[in-house]
Amino acid sequence: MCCCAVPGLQRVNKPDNGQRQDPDVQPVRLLEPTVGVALRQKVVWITGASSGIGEELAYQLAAVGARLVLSARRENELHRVRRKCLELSSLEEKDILVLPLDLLDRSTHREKTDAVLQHFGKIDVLVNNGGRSQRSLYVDTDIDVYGVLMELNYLGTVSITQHVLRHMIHHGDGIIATVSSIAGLVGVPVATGYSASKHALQGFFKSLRTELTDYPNITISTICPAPVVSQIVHNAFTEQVDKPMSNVGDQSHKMPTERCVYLIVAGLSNRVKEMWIGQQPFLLLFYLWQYTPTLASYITNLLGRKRVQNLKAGLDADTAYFTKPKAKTS
Ligand SMILES: NC(=O)c1ccc[n+]([C@@H]2O[C@H](COP(=O)([O-])OP(=O)(O)OC[C@H]3O[C@@H](n4cnc5c(N)ncnc54)[C@H](O)[C@@H]3O)[C@@H](O)[C@H]2O)c1
Repeated sequence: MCCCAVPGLQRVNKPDNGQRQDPDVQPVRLLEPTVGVALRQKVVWITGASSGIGEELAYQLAAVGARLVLSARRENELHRVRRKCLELSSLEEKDILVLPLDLLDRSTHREKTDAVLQHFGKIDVLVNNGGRSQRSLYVDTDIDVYGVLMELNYLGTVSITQHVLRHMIHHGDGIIATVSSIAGLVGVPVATGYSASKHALQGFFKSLRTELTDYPNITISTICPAPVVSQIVHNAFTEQVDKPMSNVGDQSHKMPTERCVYLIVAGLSNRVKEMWIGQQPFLLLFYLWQYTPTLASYITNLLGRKRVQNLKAGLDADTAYFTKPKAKTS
């Protein structure tokens, strides 16, 4: 069973069909007709739309009839995603804008926002999804990696949000949704800088939500997924800013991207303020951290020790949580 939950607010639950997903084959699953109806005809700007969660979000939102702005750095990948959106929906060419964007290049964020407004005349939903993770031990990691993680995941998001929020305040309506992480709520070893950047986002948006109490129709939503199939491990930072990952393992034990995005769309449609999305045992961990932090700390340490052991054995930190890690052969 996996679910999306908001403590004390709302709960969307659906049995997991138990299927595992090949990370290279990502079939598009259309939503049930009622899920996402509230987003039909809305203008939704997705950052990080060229792969993983953002790409799948584009497909599922297109299927429910949302008009889309697709942003990431690689324009050709965005056009690929756009073509597929057009194939599986009744959207027309003018309904999907490809808008290349580098979250690190904050000087362009105002003009990018203006470009969306020029094309669609409004922005109903911003999904701050673009970001990168980290796989390295703190003691071995160049401090510049910590800088770029904050610049990208935190400041890039805060920057885009400011431009879009000014527009939403003017109209008195909108949703700013940010893909944070379980790592925004729980400490995650070998991803200390990533976890810090997601904790920063949690603190920022919690504060902003309260700052906006005079605007009840503007929803600040934070989305906290546990491990999900995507390119996130391939693209993770390591000990040095330019050193690529060399030990990416099988990702198929993680939550299927479609399932995670289905729950995100359901949450967005219902303006859910915080979504906890994960397979067990991660889903349980969210609740334990909320209600029994001492027990949660004990379990987190067990999982955390395994991550450190995996990394030191030359394995993907996420693999083999519950079995003995096999040493790398090559
Ligand atoms: N996959 C998971 O297990 C998981 C779990 C929790 C949270 N998340 C979060 O989900 C979000 C999406 O990640 P994903 O898992 O789909 O990974 P992904 O690597 O497949 O996708 C990340 C997206 O962000 C984009 N991006 C990276 N740097 C960028 C930059 N400088 N400017 C603009 N775009 C940039 C990439 O091009 C890509 O489109 C991230 O914020 C990530 O932290 C992922």
